[in-house]
Amino acid sequence: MLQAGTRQGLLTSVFRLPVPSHITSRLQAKGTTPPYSIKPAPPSSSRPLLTTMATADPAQQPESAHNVCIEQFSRWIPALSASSYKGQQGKIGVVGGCVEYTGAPFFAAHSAHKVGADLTYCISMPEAAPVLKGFSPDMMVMPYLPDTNDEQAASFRRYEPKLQGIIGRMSALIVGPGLGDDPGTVKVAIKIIKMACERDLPLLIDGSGLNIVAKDPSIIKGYKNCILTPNVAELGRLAKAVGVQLEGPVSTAWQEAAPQVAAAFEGPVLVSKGPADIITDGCTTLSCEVASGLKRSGGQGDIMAGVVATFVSWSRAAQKGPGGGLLPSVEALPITSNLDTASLLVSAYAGCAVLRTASNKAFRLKGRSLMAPDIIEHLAEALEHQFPNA
Ligand SMILES: NC(=O)C1=CN([C@@H]2O[C@H](COP(=O)(O)OP(=O)(O)OC[C@H]3O[C@@H](n4cnc5c(N)ncnc54)[C@H](OP(=O)(O)O)[C@@H]3O)[C@@H](O)[C@H]2O)[C@@H](O)CC1
Ligand SMILES: Nc1ncnc2c1ncn2[C@@H]1O[C@H](COP(=O)(O)OP(=O)(O)OP(=O)(O)O)[C@@H](O)[C@H]1O
Repeated sequence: MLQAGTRQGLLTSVFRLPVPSHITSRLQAKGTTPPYSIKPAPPSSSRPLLTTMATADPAQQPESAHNVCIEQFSRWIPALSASSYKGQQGKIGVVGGCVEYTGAPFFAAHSAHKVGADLTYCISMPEAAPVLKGFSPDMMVMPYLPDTNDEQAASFRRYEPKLQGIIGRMSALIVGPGLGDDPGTVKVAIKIIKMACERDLPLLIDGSGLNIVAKDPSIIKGYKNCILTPNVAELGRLAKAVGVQLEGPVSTAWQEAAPQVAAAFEGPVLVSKGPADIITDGCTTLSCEVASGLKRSGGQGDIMAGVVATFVSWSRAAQKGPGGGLLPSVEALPITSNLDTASLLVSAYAGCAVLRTASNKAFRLKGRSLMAPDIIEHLAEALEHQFPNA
């Protein structure tokens, strides 16, 4: 049996903040590693970026942000009932899949399905479509993304009504896994992002989609129904695009700047992926440090995209129902963001916790041979582990 590492050393090295031992022991007793830091005020370069909620007296210790997020999110998980109908548990779209990359959009869509969504759609380039259909009969594949060559044939105009129809049905949309960088494809991806913004559709931008945003941040600036999920290399490109200076070569130390990068986007929530997943809108910052696996196979970020998008669609649906707002315990946290943004922060936190738990469980079985599909197979178990009463 392989052991996954604890996060305490990493938390200290990334944020240079000690984790109080009473928090460590309390959370480890629940089978979790110390999971949080929270920052109530906008970032300032002269102050530490994150502060813990620790107080001198453990009896006065506020409930951990981890527990609060998990409790809040558990109330948003839709009940399974004999009267529910197809689609109620989430209709998740993925825009991606090109000649080079077919795994990434599949991992994102398949993870959404495996964690609980009812329907998944993939809008891909025609060359990727047969491969994607072969991976899974569950995913509906629409080969409507043109490349530069067939853009001249106005293929977007041909498909625009169909795209409007599909996007109108979705409960969340992921743009970018395995999208590639063909200029014709990118143009259409930007049009799809704009369609989503016009409909106030929850949007998650990952992978190649982040390169589009890094070239023109105005595409997404100010859109509050959006989550950006960069790895550290992508974070660096986003930071440069919005004028945030990062020192030295690409490294996880860059994650300290995540709140400033998010603040510069003036709306979207940013999930900076790494040893800790930093979830921030620039006002409130959560750090998810639930134990993960130790193998960094490609595709883990794609899985996270599928899980987080599904969770956001659940939270949005629950908020429309009776009692769908934030629990008083969440309101008691120094979350300075509005209700919609706070629910994105909580949903993203829950998604990171589930992905990391699944990665940890899969790693214990597979060790060095762990690959993305092994993690996907543990998503349901990880969901149950984090939300036993849901
Ligand atoms: N099976 C498929 O179809 C998959 C397809 N995918 C799709 O591929 C597309 C391009 O995505 P991407 O991930 O290859 O490119 P990007 O993020 O620009 O560069 C990554 C590089 O950044 C670096 N780096 C990262 N972290 C670092 C760190 N902590 N510290 C230091 N360096 C660090 C490191 O660079 P290296 O050191 O190897 O030179 C790493 O290799 C995108 O559409 C995506 O969705 C993937 O989802 C995978 C599965
Ligand atoms: N050093 C680390 N320690 C623990 N977990 C990590 C570490 N780095 C990444 N992870 C986990 O893997 C997830 C994906 O991060 P990664 O940097 O691999 O994303 P990515 O490059 O976008 O992935 P993809 O290969 O899908 O494109 C993170 O959210 C985190 O949960």
